[in-house]
Amino acid sequence: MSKVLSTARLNWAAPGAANQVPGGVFHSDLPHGPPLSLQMWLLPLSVPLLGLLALLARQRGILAAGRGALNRVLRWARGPACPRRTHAFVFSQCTHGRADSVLETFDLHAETHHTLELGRVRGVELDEVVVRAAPRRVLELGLGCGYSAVRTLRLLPPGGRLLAVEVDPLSAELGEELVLVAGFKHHQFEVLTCSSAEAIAGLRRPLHGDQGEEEGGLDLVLMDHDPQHYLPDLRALEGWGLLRPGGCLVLMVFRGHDSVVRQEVLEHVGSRPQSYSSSVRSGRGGIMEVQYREETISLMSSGDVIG
Ligand SMILES: C[S@@+](CC[C@H](N)C(=O)[O-])C[C@H]1O[C@@H](n2cnc3c(N)ncnc32)[C@H](O)[C@@H]1O
Repeated sequence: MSKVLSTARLNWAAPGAANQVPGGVFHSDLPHGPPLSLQMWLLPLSVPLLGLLALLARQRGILAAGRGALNRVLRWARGPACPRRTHAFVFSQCTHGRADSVLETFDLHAETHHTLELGRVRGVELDEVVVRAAPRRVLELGLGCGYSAVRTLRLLPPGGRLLAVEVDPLSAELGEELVLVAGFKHHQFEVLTCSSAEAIAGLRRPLHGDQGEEEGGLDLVLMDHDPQHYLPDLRALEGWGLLRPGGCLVLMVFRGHDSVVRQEVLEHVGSRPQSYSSSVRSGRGGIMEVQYREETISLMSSGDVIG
């Protein structure tokens, strides 16, 4: 047996001159590979091995399906989303000072609880936009417990700032604390506890200065608050001249039941070709991306091009 194996080794190492199998048959035109004798050993072994692998894969699939079903039951049993519970879980389970650990802990919590956060799939879409746009001034409407704020902050370029707006005082407090837990400082972000409409009206002065001169405007706006406010807030941002004229991305998070709002936004944007780009893409997570640029034409949502 060991002799056969050593011949096999020799055959692989030096095809050609050494291609003489023990029986003395010269087979230089055969494809290189294990000799026939070895294949005869491997063949019967491979059948049970493949069977075992298939069984393991099936068991893993069954286990994953079982875990998924159990998580759904747990989510149902635990009832609606609760910012206080989310905050307590993330605060106690994550590694403080590490943004990635904070995000992973949010995601872990979301496996077994209903939550309001953007979540992993939409989060990856958001990451992609933030990296692409490298925004210096970001406005987030709907801080919640701070998941999307942490995702955004960790990818901002040096000097980038996030202004997060949250109408619910408890969520504003809890969200701000988790952003701090993730390691961000107040020179990088600020939380405004008020409605989006109030925040937008109040933003005019800081962005334009006392004389009303242009100081840049917003590079990115993330709307993840109340979809009924998306269009009024977009109009207000336009009206106050808060979107950077050279280009501002407006992301609107849709969670599957806002088709009327989505259509209204599309109509508004489509009616202003001088201010918005014209193509629309829709991502898996349902984040619509509107591109504002004065005197140009284009509108997008991340993912497939719709038109
Ligand atoms: C879906 S949650 C935000 C989740 C957050 N973006 C995240 O990923 O963690 C929506 C939040 O928007 C807030 N909200 C709803 N309407 C608002 C408004 N008009 N202005 C400001 N915040 C609002 C709600 O209180 C809630 O905390």
